[in-house]
Amino acid sequence: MTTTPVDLSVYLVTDTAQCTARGRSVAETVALAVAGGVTAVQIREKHATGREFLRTVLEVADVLPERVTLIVNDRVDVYLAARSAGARVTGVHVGQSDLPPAAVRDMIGEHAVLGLSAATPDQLRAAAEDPARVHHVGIGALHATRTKADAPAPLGHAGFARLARLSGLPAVAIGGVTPADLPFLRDSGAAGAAAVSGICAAEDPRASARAYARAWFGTRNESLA
Ligand SMILES: Cc1ncc(COP(=O)(O)OP(=O)(O)O)c(N)n1
Ligand SMILES: Cc1nc(C(=O)O)sc1CCOP(=O)(O)O
Ligand SMILES: [Mg+2]
Repeated sequence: MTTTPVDLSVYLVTDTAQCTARGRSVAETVALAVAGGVTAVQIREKHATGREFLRTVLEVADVLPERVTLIVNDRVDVYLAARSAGARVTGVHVGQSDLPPAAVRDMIGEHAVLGLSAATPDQLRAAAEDPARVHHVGIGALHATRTKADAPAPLGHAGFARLARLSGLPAVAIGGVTPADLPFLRDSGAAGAAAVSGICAAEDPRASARAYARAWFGTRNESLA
């Protein structure tokens, strides 16, 4: 089991092209988003070389406070290289077409966080029963998204709630998620809400992250008021 506390409530998944289009690096975007209240960050690089991917993970790890979870998308080798370089990286997120959870668990060890995408009842059941000890599932797409061309069909609120109820694991919603979705997601038992364009493509990532954090936590967290 992981020894690190993991708070997935307000989960930023990065996109280099969207950050660059706003004139910011991924690390600059993440630093602003963390100041706004994100609790978890996943580095997702679909076009970078391994070297570029690793550099981004190390840059982000440098600006992250310890309380914020850092996850690497897809690339177990990049996760391992970042750990070897001394970076505080929490785990890996893989999907149904990536390496199977058991292979990932063998490589990342028993303490790392392992997230898995699941979009059907069968996939959720398999995730919960997997001896690789999947830590949480990413369920999507909540709504249509332009960020991921091959995202599963939109579930809508009712579809997400049905799958989240079936899931024996903490569930994070992803795909077209805006702050307006968060009260519903929280009330339907989600462990968190993940956003890419809502933060990376925002004019002000800090203000945008704050809007997500306020929508999730309300104003009971005074630092968000
Ligand atoms: C939190 C979270 N949920 C789902 C995904 C999608 O993962 P995957 O299906 O492997 O697709 P890619 O992100 O690799 O394109 C995710 N990344 N994060
Ligand atoms: C990375 C990813 N996974 C999805 C899934 O449904 O599994 S949707 C998605 C992209 C979400 O981007 P945005 O917040 O900009 O809509
Ligand atoms: Mg993947």
